[in-house]
Amino acid sequence: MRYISTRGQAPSLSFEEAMLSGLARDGGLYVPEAIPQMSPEDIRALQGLSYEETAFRVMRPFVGDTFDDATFRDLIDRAYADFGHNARAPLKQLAPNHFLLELFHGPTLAFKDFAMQLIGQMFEHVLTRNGNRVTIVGATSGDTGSAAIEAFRGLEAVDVFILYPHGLVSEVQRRQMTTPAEANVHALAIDGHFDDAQARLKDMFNDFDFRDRVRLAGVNSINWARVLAQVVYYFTAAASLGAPDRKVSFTVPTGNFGDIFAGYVAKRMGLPIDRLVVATNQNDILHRCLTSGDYTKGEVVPSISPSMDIQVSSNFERALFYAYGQDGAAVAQLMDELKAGGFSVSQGALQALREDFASGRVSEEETSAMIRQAHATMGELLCPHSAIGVKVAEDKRDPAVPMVTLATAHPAKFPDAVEAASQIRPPLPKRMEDLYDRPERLTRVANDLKALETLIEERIAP
Ligand SMILES: Cc1ncc(COP(=O)(O)O)c(C=O)c1O
Ligand SMILES: N[C@@H](CCOP(=O)(O)O)C(=O)O
Repeated sequence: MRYISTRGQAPSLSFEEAMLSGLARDGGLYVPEAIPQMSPEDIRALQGLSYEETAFRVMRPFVGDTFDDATFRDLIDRAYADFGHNARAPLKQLAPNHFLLELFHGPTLAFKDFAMQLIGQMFEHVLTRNGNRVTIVGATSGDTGSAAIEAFRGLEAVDVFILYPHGLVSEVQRRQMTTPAEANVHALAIDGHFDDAQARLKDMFNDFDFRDRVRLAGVNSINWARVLAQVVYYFTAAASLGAPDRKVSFTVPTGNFGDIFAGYVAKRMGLPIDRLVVATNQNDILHRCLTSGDYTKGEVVPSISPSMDIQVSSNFERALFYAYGQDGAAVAQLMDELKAGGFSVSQGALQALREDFASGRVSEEETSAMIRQAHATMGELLCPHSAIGVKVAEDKRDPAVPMVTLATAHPAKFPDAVEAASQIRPPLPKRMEDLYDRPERLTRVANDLKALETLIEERIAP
């Protein structure tokens, strides 16, 4: 299995190389040269299996010879051992033919743990085998950062630097990033939005001298391994609802387009997915684009669903690559136009996108109302991101097709917004109930590439 860049100019890589390198050297994102297929029999055989066994069967064809089967199984088992639910990703019925996929039972209470816990295991295994060390730099609007820190804290072969927008993440998210005491963890509060943090991260990858000097690695969904691990729960959910003999739709609270792109990969592998519905908050570039074809950057407006306050959606590039018939030059041209402010998707590509994706946008008031309503009528206390998903799903779904909405975070990560909407303050789970008492450690940084690179090089363990 080889991985190629969405911009067509970087050399193809193995799974291990793609996982360790992050962004392709032409600025693009890695995707598999060909997407492995699962037959209806393969999918039917998943019914009733454990999450771990499904994960092995779904991901195995993508990893090539990076791991032998026994090692890969072992890494998967370790990754999910600490999850707080035996099913790992349990499915709950909200209404007739509407289900909630709870993705918040991992150690940091968000869906990011599904991929990050596994990537932590895979990095540790590969770096120990190769005797290398790496510098991980990540950009976060709150959840990727806490999940990455949890997965990599204390690892000998890794320094982990997380850039988060100062003042724009929830207090729980910030404390999850700033309270770990391990010396290899560095929480950096940048002046700017998530888009600024992600742009500086990509600038670091494109500064080849710096990238090679520090052995830069990425664990955002830039990294193919992140997307891959997220493909699994589409299979577990659909199989438990009757796939391959019944089609299922998914609604996904969306920002950087990594989670929903994983659903698209599942569909291309053969999972019978009817619609993949993008649910956005007021930062709605994806909804605007899928509605009109116009992908013009707007100003980020902070919301009560801060993890989705994103206007440059990194993985949309991967969707465009397929919508443009895997034409790397066309994607590179669009990304050049994006630097100048935006682009228009061609009619053909827009039609291709609409064959798989629908979308909806939810305002701040509607988000709060949905939190309230879901609690009152469905008995479910939702985080604001999940509430956006449920609202769009309820508005858009075909009652004849089972709809699965992804619950991407635990309500206790956003207690202020949840309490303001529902009058209920969700408590933190027991294992992190002293989070507010732990000392914090963070560094304020300017939104400046050179300043960031200097700080990172100074901090890296000799
Ligand atoms: C809680 C939550 N919901 C939804 C999203 C959006 O997911 P994605 O960026 O994969 O589109 C994020 C951020 O990634 C998140 O942290
Ligand atoms: N919402 C994310 C933003 C980064 O997304 P990623 O999937 O590319 O890591 C966050 O919580 O940080």
